[in-house]
Amino acid sequence: MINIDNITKKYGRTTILKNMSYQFRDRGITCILGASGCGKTTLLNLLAGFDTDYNGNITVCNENITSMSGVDLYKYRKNHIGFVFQNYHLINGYTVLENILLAAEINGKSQKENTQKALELLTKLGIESKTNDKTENLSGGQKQRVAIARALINDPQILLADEPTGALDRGTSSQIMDILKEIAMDRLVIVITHDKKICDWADEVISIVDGKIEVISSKQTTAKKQEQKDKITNKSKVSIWKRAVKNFKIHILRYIAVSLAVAIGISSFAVSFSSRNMMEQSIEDFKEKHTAFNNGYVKVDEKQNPFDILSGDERIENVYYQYILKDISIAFENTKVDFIEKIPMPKATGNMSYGVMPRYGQNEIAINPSVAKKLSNNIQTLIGNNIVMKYRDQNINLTISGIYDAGYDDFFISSDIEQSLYDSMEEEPPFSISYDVKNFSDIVSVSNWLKEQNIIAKTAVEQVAALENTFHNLNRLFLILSILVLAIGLFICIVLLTKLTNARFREVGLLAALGYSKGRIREILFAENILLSCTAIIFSTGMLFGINYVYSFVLGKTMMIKPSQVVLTIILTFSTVVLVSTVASLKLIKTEPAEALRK
Ligand SMILES: Nc1ncnc2c1ncn2[C@@H]1O[C@H](COP(=O)(O)OP(=O)(O)OP(=O)(O)O)[C@@H](O)[C@H]1O
Repeated sequence: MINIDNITKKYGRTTILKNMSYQFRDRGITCILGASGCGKTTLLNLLAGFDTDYNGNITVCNENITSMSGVDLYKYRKNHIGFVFQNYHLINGYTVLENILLAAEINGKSQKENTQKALELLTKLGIESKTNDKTENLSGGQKQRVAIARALINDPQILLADEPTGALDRGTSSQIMDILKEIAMDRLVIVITHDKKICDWADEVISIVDGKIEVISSKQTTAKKQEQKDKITNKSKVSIWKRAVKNFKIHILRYIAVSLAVAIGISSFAVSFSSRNMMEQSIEDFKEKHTAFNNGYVKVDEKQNPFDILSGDERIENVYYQYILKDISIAFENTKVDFIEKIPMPKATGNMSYGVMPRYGQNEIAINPSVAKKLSNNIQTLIGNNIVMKYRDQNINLTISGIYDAGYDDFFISSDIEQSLYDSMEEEPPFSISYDVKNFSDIVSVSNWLKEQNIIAKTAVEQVAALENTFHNLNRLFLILSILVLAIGLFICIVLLTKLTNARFREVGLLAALGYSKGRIREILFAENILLSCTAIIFSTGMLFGINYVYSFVLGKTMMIKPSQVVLTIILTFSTVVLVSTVASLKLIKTEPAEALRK
């Protein structure tokens, strides 16, 4: 059944098996003895197709497994091999039945058929009462019986057992060997052992000496003739998601830790977004309150008349000369206030008591308290009311937009209305120049540029600069902090995932040893990674809600996150976790079962 021909196996420069050749019998128990480290497990791994890195040829049931591709090797393991590991390799968190069905899921039979077969095997092995117990709660002997049941569930022609009694007492060892003896009636059972007593059950005893096989004893077997077995179909009934959810539950604590680490990192980023939005909102509030925030005012005299300089700069708009207006009046209901002379004044530095400065295109007027008092006893109620401004032959309707601090009778009007008043005054000497800076972010640079040219302008640049500075500093601080927290979160996530990956080597090695293909294992791991990403998103969202609650509790306002930033946060969380966990899983999938099971 198994023919090994001129096998040489090396680990690095050390040769373990040297030009080894042997023909195994078709059925019965073959015991392999040999000094520790002589290569017994190595040989078993080669026979099982767990390790493909060797010279020579191995033929099993007339098929040369040495020349098999990866896919055919998985099929070979599924169809021909049952493996019993010395340390059982049962999956903790799975019940006895689930551990056995794990091997059966890939045989294409129905769950009902497989369950029935598993129960029969458990009865035969005397542990049917443990069917629904978690395997971590079983004794060594019981675990080994479960491992044997799992190895037999697909009815393999060859059972390979690596020290199946190594961890058991004499009585339990005898029971296990009795079971193996019965199993060996119609198949080949190869047993590695250090215990010569175990050889009492053997039909053949061989030993590995200097990398070669020496036959110690060989009996004529009186075994039953091997029956023709059903070939396992290629159709697999593995439910990827069921398996992924099961594994996810088993590793739930680690996954929660990973999700928490990711959530902390991602939340810090979202807080950074929110802080940025809050600061942007503060600037908008400032602009709303200080409607003349972008206005500049330059007095014109013999020393300075920068009209052409201001008009020629792209950052500046709405540049016009201002003139002294004579004999102008405003009237509200039956009250009139006359101004013999209205001198243009800087608009941006006016402090508002109520309302806002007049806005371009809005036909508005802002007055000072002494004018307001002349118009009404209750000055606040004036805001929003209409007044009529009379200048030369014009009557202009204006709405009172605000009241600003000034110690003398004065007013400001919307700059478009103001310009229309100056229409026929071009011949007169200008008093000052008014201009607007187009963008908030250019106010400081325009002011500095004018200073460099010794042009003295009155603007709200100090307030704007203070706001911008706070904005930039806080922004930078939040960004640095969030990058730091994100980096720490990611680092913890990578460490935890790497640890989890190491813990999973044996599980993945086991699946490969049971005959699961690489593609199938990759799908299971990917499904688990998706579940992990979803958990991380749930945790991140939960944490954001928590932070939002703290914000509203401490600051009295909620976090400001735009829908696009929420979507970005979710995409970032999802892709971070999928990427990190997939990279961590890559090594797992690549590792040969023999190597993975050694970890
Ligand atoms: N993946 C590996 N990389 C390097 N060396 C290895 C590897 N696997 C096994 N070896 C070495 O190859 C030799 C044979 O190992 P093997 O496990 O086959 O021995 P064994 O006869 O089964 O030993 P024991 O009876 O102690 O289990 C040992 O020296 C071991 O350290």
